[in-house]
Amino acid sequence: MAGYDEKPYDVSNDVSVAVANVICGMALGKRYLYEDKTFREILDAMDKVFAELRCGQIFSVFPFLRFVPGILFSGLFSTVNRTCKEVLEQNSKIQRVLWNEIARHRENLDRENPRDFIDTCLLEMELQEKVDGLTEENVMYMAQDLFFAGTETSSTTLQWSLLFMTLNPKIQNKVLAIELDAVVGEGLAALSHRSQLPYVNACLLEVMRIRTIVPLSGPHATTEAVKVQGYDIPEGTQVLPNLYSLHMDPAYWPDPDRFDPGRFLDAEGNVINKPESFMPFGGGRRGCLGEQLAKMELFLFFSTLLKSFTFTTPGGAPPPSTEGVFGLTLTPHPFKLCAIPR
Ligand code: HEM
Repeated sequence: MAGYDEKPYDVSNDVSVAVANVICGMALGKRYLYEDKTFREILDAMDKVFAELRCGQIFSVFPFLRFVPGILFSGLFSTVNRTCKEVLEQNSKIQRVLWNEIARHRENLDRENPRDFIDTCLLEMELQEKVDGLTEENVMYMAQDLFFAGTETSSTTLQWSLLFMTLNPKIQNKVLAIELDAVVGEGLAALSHRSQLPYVNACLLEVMRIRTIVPLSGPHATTEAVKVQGYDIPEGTQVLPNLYSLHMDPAYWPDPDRFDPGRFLDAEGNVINKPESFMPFGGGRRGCLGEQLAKMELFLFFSTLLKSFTFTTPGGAPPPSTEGVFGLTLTPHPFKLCAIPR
C-alpha cells in the first residue's frame, strides 16, 4: 500500500490476494506473489463464480421454479443456463490448479511431517483412521470449499472495514489510533493484543452487522415440523435465514443504518456479544467452520493496516457508496481510497 504513494487506488485486489494467501498457506502449504499469473487466474475465476451465482439465488428462494418449464421464463432461464456454464468453466480452472497441487504433494509427501491440509488428507486417505472412504476427489472438493468460503468472505469484510473507516475519520483517527498506539506502541498488533483492544474488536463487529457479508446465510432445512412466529413450517422445508434483516432490525439495533461500534461495548468499555441478534457466521451445527480463523485474520489485517496508515477518500471524490452489490456475498461497489502512512 505504501507503494501507491498516497494516490487513490482500489484496494480490492491486494486485500483479496493477502487473504487468499492465508488459506493457500494452510491448505496448499504455499503463498503466492501478488503478481503470480496462476494465482490471479484463480482469484478472477472465484470472483466470477461469486458474481454469477447471484442468479441462482432465485432458485434458493423459490425452489419450485426448478419445475417450471423453461419456455415460460425463457429470459430468466437462458440467463441461468449461461450462468451455470460460466460457473462450471471458472470452477474447472480452480480445480485444475488444485489437482496439480494434490499431485505435487503426493510426489514429496513426508509421512512423518505433514505440512498442510492436503498432506494431512493424503495421509488420512492411506490410513482411513478418521474418515471412511476418503478419496482424492473429496480432498480436492474440500480444498476448494476452504478456498471459496474462506477468501471472499474475509476479504470483503476487510474492504467494508476500510470503507467505513474512510467514512468515519473521527472513529478512525481519534479512537483507533489512540487505542492502537496506547496498547501496541511502536510495533504492530499481535493476537496477544486482541483482548486489550475492545474498540478495534467493536469496529469489526459493527462492520459485520451493518454490512452482513452473507446476507442469506446458507440454505438450511427443517428436520421436524416447527412453528415460528405463528407460521407452521413442515419438516423438510428449505429455510434461508435472513441474517441481513436480523442485523438491521431496529428492535435489536436502534437506528440500524448508523455506524456505531459503541453498540458492542458495555458501560465499562468491554466487548459484548449479542448472540440472539447477531449471527454473521450463521449458527448451529452447519455454522461457519472458519469463524475463529476469520476473526483472527480480520483482527490482524485490520489493526496492522490502521496502525500503519490513515485511510481517506480521495480529495474531491464523492464518498464511497455503502449500498453494496448483492450476490452470494454483499460486496462494496468498487471504490478508491488513499492510504496515508502514519
Ligand atoms: C468474515 C468472514 C466470514 C463470514 C462472515 C462467514 C460467514 C459464513 C456463513 C454465514 C456461513 C453459513 C452458515 C450457516 O449456514 O449457518 C458460512 C459457512 C461456512 N464457512 Fe464461513 N464465513 C467467514 C469466513 C470463513 C473462513 C475464513 C472459512 C474457512 C477457513 C470459512 C469456511 C466456511 C465453511 C466451510 C462453511 C460451510 C459450513 C457447513 O456448511 O457446514 N468461512 N460462513
